[in-house]
Amino acid sequence: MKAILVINPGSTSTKLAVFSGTEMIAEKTSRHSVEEMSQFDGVISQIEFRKNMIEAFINEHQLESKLVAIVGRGGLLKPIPGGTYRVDEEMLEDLRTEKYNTHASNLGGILAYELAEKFDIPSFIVDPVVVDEMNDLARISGLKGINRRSVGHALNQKAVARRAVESENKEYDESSLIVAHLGGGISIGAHQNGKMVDVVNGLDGEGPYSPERSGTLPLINFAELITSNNMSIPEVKKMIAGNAGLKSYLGETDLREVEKRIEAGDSEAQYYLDGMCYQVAKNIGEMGAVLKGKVDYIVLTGGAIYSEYILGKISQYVEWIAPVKAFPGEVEMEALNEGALRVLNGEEIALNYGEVGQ
Ligand SMILES: Nc1ncnc2c1ncn2[C@@H]1O[C@H](COP(=O)(O)OP(=O)(O)OP(=O)(O)O)[C@@H](O)[C@H]1O
Ligand SMILES: CCCC(=O)O
Repeated sequence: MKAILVINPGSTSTKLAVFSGTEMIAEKTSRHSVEEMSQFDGVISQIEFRKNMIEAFINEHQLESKLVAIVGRGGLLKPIPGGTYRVDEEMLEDLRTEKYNTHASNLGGILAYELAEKFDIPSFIVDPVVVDEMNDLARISGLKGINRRSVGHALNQKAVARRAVESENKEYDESSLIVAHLGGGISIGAHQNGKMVDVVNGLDGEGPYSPERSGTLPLINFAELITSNNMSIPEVKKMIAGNAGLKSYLGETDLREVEKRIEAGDSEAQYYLDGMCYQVAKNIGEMGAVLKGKVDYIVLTGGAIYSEYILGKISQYVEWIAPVKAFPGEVEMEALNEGALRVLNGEEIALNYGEVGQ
């Protein structure tokens, strides 16, 4: 048997899977508590911890002689087109030095490379969070010297977009969709004829607030807050992308716990959860304008969409735009495997990081 190992590091989890062809033959999700992660002073210092976990998984499933490739969820790199990339030294350098900011998915490429090197097999990343297919107008921020950048859950957005249209016997390359991914972070993409032509980038402080991100903030109040607290840039990044949103309002990022509080009569929890749904809906409307109202489907995905409450709230606001399709959770493991398989089967050539992007 030939096997592909898939590594998907998240801020609160490490998801592992092994595939034979398109069949998932084993999987494991390790959840990392706030206490467990508090021993690390950042993402890069978690490499050995996560690597030990993956090596135990390889041993447990006796994969040493079966692995033909390792694929990891790609991280914050320079802006690049979608596709499967071979992990090379230049990419590794950008990930290890966190040149384009810190993110748990940066570990995907690093861990895939370091483990694959040991087994003398290739390592890949697929559709990383920086996939850039934005139209030129979407890049303008409103202030000379600052450009918007394309950062989002590209891997899952593209994979569920394909599944949504294929279930209607349509082609992704000929469809117009709005895809909202609601996880710990939220990103919302306008997909037109196979390209994500605009994306609401929650990591850099755009769009709706999420369980742990602030989304858009009133700029003057924000500037006053950071100057009066003498905050450094790393502190600001941590605040807007890790300690904001529901975490700042309710001290909670787990939406299941927020719903339990609502059921127990906590009106504050309901107010802020409803606010998040309202802001998501507003930004879906914005992407509807990007697509000039020609929207085949609105696709809602990510862990939050397991919640009937959240799905219902958002749908109420946006279903006049286009039919809503729900894909709770994500299909990232399958999408990573499929990306590696397309290269191993010769259907696609692995892209070279040094030769693309800006
Ligand atoms: N059954 C459920 N009902 C309600 N919310 C859920 C359910 N399962 C997961 N969630 C919520 O989904 C959120 C996590 O989503 P997801 O797993 O997509 O995020 P992540 O992988 O940690 O981050 P990201 O998707 O931003 O990379 C959490 O707030 C979690 O509480
Ligand atoms: C996946 C990149 C966006 C985010 O984490 O908010």
